[in-house]
Parts: sequence; structure tokens; C-alpha cells
Amino acid sequence: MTVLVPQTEGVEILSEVDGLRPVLYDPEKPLPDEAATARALVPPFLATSDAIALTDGMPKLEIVQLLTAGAEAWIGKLPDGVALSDGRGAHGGATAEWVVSVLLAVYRHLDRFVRAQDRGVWDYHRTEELAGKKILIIGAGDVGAKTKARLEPFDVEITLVGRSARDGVHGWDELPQLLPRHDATVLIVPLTDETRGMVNAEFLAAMPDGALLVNGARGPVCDTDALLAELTSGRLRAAVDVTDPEPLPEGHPLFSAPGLLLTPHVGGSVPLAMRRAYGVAAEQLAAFAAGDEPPNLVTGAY
Ligand SMILES: O=CC(=O)O
Repeated sequence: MTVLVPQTEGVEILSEVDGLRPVLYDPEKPLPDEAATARALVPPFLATSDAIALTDGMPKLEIVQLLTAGAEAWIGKLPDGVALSDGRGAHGGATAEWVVSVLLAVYRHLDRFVRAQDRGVWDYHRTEELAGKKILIIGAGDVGAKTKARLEPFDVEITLVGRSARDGVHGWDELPQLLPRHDATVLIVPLTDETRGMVNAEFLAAMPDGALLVNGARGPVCDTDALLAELTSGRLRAAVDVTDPEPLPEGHPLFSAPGLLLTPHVGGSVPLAMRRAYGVAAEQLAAFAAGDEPPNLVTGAY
């Protein structure tokens, strides 16, 4: 099965799988001749919905395999009969680690100390402790579960929330009661019609004074203006890896919002990220080529 793949580190993993023939393409240039017969496409990492245009030149396309867990740019946009499979599992550990690192950074005031160091000031003051904090994790998928596992040794109280309640997971309908009871709320949900704008003024108002919002999901899950209002008033704090818009244009008010720790969508970006993503892609495409359903197939229930 011919697979069109962007030239990225780790792509060689696909060549090691029997039955797969990866052919490189440059997303900025016309597709190679093999596009006419290729049955699979791997879009560039974190590609926006503009990348859908790549599928126009692929009449035999049967499956799009993503290198990311987030599939929002592709859901419902592919030609009929073309399957979509995501990169779930590849970046979960690194993203969970990002969540732990910002929780520690915020509670131990690392940003304030770095600023003081830049100014040559010995800014001695007491900080806060992560231990004992009540943390609400919204999103009970791969990243949510890994975040919970990595946070557990810090002696925090964790509540996990998913779309629907199940063993050890509370349902979204319980959020109005849960939000006021937690010191930090961590967003690890996919961007869907249901989650777009889910964190609005009302949601934020339900968080207690001084609470911390952590967004490791997607920018549009949170209403930027509503968050800015809470940050500007000094009532809430936030740590975000994703923004709306993204990337943030120069001079955007989020850059100077008080109480915000901002990172440029790097949660999953670690040295092994691409190799792991291609490892997951190889498993999915091998299953598809063998006539089986890829484990990460994105279905309507996503
Ligand atoms: O943002 C990263 C991902 O969706 O995997």
C-alpha cells in the first residue's frame, strides 16, 4: 500500500512495515506522481484544515493517518468513504508531563523568580505547594489518564471527568458541582462541536477565586475573551499551551495577561515525538493494509 508521507524525522519506521511503501512529498509543492495510486496519506504534523486540499490529488485515497491525537481539522471534512485514524498514544506522556510541569511552575512561582532573576532581584517570598491541591482533569482519554498517573505521586486529590460517567470517571453534567470544589482545572479534551467554547464565562465563574485553569487541549475549547476578563481582574490564573487564535499574533493581549503562563503548543514536542507518532501511524496503517480496522480509527463517537 503506497502511503504519501511528509519528510519528517521518524518516517523510516513506515518502511519497516511489510506491505507499506512510504513515498515522500513536500506539502509546499505539487504531489509526486504516486499520488495517483496512493491509498493512504499522512498529513504534516499539526496541519490546519488547509491541508485537506492535499486529498484532491489522490483519487484512490482510502485512509488519512494523522500524527496528532487532535483530529479536529479533519473530522467530517474527508471525501465519503475515506477513513480517518489519529495518532492517539504518541504524545500523551509528554503532554501529561507538560501539565505536571506547569502546575509545579505556577504553584512554586517559577515564572516570578525567573523575572526577578532577569532583573537581578532576590525576590524572597513563600510559594505554594502542589501537594494537597484538588485537581479536576476534564478529559478521560489517553492524555487525561496519563496526566492522572503522573500527578498521583504528588499527593494531590484528583477528580477525572469524561463525557459520560463510568467507573472512576465523573460525567460532564457534574461540572457545575465539581468546578467550585477544585483548585485547578486541567483541560485535556479533544476539540469537537461539544467542547468548542465549553470553557465560557459561566464555566470560569464557577471556578473558585485564585483557581488555576490549565489548557493542554485546544485553544478554541476556551473562550479567549472570557479568560482574559478573569485574568485581568486577577481572580483566576492560567497556564496554556494552546490558544485561539494559534499561533498568537504579535501584540495579542494574552501575551501580557497577568497570571498567565503561556507556552507555544509544545506539550507533545519532545525529541522522540515524531518517532513515536510514526510508530503509532505504522500500527494503524499496517492494520488497515491487512484489511483490519485501525485501533485509532476516528468514529462518530469521538
Ligand atoms: O497537539 C497535539 C496532538 O493533538 O497530538
